[in-house]
Amino acid sequence: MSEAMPEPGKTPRRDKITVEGVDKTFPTKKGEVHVLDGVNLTVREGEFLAIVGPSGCGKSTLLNCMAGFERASGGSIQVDGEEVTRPDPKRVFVFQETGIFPWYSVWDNVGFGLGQMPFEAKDEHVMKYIRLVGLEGFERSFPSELSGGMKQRVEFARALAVEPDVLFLDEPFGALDAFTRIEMRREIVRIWEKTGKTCILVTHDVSEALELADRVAIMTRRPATVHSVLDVDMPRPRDSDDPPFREMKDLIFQVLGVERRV
Ligand SMILES: Nc1ncnc2c1ncn2[C@@H]1O[C@H](COP(=O)(O)OP(=O)(O)OP(=O)(O)O)[C@@H](O)[C@H]1O
Repeated sequence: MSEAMPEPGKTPRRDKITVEGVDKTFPTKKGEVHVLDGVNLTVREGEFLAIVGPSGCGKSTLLNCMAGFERASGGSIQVDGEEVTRPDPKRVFVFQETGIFPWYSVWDNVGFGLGQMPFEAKDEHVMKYIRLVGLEGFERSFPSELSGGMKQRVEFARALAVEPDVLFLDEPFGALDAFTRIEMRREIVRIWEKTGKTCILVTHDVSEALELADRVAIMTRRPATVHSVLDVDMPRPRDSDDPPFREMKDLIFQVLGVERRV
């Protein structure tokens, strides 16, 4: 019997990334900094996983190890059953808006990672992603002519245009004002539902994690491990005032050892 396809937006089953017993230490002038301590985590194909944890616990380090930008000091990280040893174009980072080139137009920014292609094919491809992020009509604009949210959309289009399997989102909304951040959270859910990419978000904002993710991994203080992974079984769009949302938020803060201020 063939395996049933997951419904869009529902947590699928196949494991995409497995992190097993990962340690990471950094050598510094004052000695070694032990950042990750036996981290275990599984990311499923097509899911939206958020990682939260105390400041400086090693969230970005874990993401960098999964992406292949850092080598783990011990343990194993596999993507599709293959050990991660280096970065791969199938796994891309979405940074804050600052990741885009100010001297390139929107079109050139989105097409940057595509290399040599016949112009018509490239234009069709670039425009597909410019439309996906809602920037049609701004393809000839330069970043200085765009709002913060629009620049963030360019960043998403640039990342998606290389058609990766996995998107790593490291505090991607950090540079945005509060209103734009709300708008862009809705946008990323729409884009994720449309593209079905595996998304891994690092954020220190517990509400953001609960609003976006299928599951939330909670890390401990450094040297960090994954304390627990919570299923966020609430339909989208999610309302932070709903009792189940508030309960999950309280639970995460309890795990993080922080009293929530109301
Ligand atoms: N290349 C490096 N060399 C030495 N120490 C490093 C390096 N990269 C990270 N660290 C240290 O590892 C620890 C974890 O950093 P990391 O940025 O992964 O944490 P984080 O949880 O993402 O932090 P934040 O919540 O502040 O964004 C920090 O103490 C940091 O100083």
